[in-house]
Amino acid sequence: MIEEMACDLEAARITSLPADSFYISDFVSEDEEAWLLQKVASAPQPRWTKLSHRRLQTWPSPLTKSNTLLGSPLPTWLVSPVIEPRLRKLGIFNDAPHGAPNHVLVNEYHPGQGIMPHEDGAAYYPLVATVSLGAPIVLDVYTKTSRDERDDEKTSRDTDHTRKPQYRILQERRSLLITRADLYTDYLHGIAETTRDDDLSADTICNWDLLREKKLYHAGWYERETRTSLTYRDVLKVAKMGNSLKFLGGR
Ligand SMILES: O=C(O)CCC(=O)C(=O)O
Ligand SMILES: [Fe+2]
Repeated sequence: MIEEMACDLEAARITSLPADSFYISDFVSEDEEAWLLQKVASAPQPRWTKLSHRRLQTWPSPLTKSNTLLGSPLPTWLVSPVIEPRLRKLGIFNDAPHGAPNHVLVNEYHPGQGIMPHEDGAAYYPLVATVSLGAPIVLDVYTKTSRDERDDEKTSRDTDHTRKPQYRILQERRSLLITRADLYTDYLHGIAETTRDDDLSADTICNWDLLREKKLYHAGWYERETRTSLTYRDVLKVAKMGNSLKFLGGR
């Protein structure tokens, strides 16, 4: 499936969004989705960081305080088939410093959970590839305000309830969403804490034309179910193994 699409990233461009974003509705198969979800579920319990509105796994490890990745490889289940061969064939990480993702955040949202508007910040090359599993979810994109600029890289807690997204992206299960460049650096993104996503239509969802299962959304809404995301990034600063000992040892 993806192998043919690889050559044709342009066909996947979300043209109504600022540069750049791409949406591929059929990126992993149903079997791969089930297998990936089983891998996430079988990670040892301490792998999970429990946050108030979602839970999170960080692979291969959390970054240090100075945003450095201690250079251990990703587990193979996060590499194959997503990075190798699919993301490689798309070529999207070619210009990133390490030529491939070296870090994955796994997010799990139950109905009613979400993530406040935020930006992913300077620890990463400005490119995120997100694989969605289990259920659809809407990602909201917000224009940065001058206040957000001042609070650089912090969540804008005070405004998130009143604030309206400028764009909405529907991420179907088994899809890939790529956001990079201006869309990464000049906008915030978040997921509403709701039990249903509504007001869904060609007018309100910017990737409507690229959806695989439009008919599921014809009523204009769906009930949230548990949705898991694998967010692939390239951490800019990577410590060599020898130096890692220094990081792990004294402060
Ligand atoms: O789950 C998602 O699609 C978004 C997650 C996110 O924004 C993040 O982990 O920084
Ligand atoms: Fe994010």
